[in-house]
Amino acid sequence: MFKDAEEFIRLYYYETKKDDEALEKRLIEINEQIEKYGQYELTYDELDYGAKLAWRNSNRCIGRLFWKNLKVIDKRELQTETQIFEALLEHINTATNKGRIRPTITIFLPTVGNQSIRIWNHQLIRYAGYQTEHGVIGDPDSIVFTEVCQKLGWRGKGGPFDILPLVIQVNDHPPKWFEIPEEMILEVPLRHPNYEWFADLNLKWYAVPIISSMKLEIGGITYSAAPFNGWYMGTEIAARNLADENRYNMLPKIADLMGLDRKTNASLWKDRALVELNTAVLHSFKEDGVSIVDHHTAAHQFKQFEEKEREMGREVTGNWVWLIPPVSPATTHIFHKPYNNKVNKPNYFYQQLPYE
Ligand code: HEM
Ligand SMILES: N=C(Nc1cccc(CNC[C@@H]2CCCN2)c1)c1cccs1
Repeated sequence: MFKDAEEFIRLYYYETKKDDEALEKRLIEINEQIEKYGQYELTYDELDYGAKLAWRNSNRCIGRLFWKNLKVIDKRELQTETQIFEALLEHINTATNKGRIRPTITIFLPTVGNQSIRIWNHQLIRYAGYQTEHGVIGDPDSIVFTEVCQKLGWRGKGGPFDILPLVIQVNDHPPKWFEIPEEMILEVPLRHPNYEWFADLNLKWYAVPIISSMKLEIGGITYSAAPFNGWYMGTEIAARNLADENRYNMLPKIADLMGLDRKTNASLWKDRALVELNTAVLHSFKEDGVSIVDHHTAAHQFKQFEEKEREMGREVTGNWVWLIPPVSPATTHIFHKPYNNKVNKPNYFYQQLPYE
């Protein structure tokens, strides 16, 4: 642990231009803490910078230009499920900011010994999925977690856009579930700038993606509950969540309403429907004043990130497969160059599902 701690502290002191004397003093202090207690604690400033570095090191993320603007909320003092639930509502509120979304992370106490906190949700805000004899209602990706919530006593309305409850586990206690007050959840009803009929599909999506299933590792310390949000790139909603056959599978319906010939692939009906769905998502979010970025602008911002990192003498690491957008990938610079997928720390990682 001291090796990981020393590596992080040296990087932090170097990048924030602190003096060597303070660095050596801090390293001695941490060494003593680890000797005595088997672990050590980060100062707020170290935690803040570590969470920002973890974002900068996220190889699959196209949105890293703004890594220094992450708002870091320190909730390492909280102990109970109810306190954690309140903090999650605060996160949703401050991140949403009436549509001017603020990239934010809330960090709960780290996993030490048998002390741990887990949020069972994939994202704090997500739609339920119900397997019925007539097929799936809602988000197929949520079927398993929805059943877990039902086993815990939660009852959904059975509709296509039911917001799932927050499920919070402290140590090895049974998890507790909490309904999110609906007035806290900003959603965008989807309409198209030119196609009047698009609104009749009654599609919508939530404004703020808040990943709550990943762990944050800084200096050898693991934060297994550290939900973080940015804003959406339009393709995530329109080219995956609403388009994938094993998600909301909207392309055939949209193509039919566009009068396209679905009997032949060569009509490119899927591509035409996909572009109009992406147009509708970007148009609706912008008209409602909810932050969103199109994949061309996002790629351009990523290019600026690459340039700034090179100026700072740092190599940009990245995962090409995830960085290219799912719509028109070859129209972005990302497609035409390789990226080193080396995993540096601090970083965000997947962790074992607490259920299943
Ligand atoms: C500010 C706007 C942001 C945008 C537009 C953005 C965009 C994206 C997109 C499109 C992906 C790929 C997701 C997928 O295909 O499922 C992604 C991945 C990722 N982003 Fe960002 N991001 C933003 C902010 C952030 C922030 C604030 C963090 C953390 C502090 C972050 C950490 C990550 C991580 C860890 C992944 C990989 C997730 C995985 O492996 O499943 N991003 N980002
Ligand atoms: N815009 C975002 N999108 C995003 C980021 C990380 C992870 C995810 C969810 N990725 C998992 C899904 C499911 C399989 C492939 N994509 C979305 C952000 C979410 C939180 C901060 S930024």
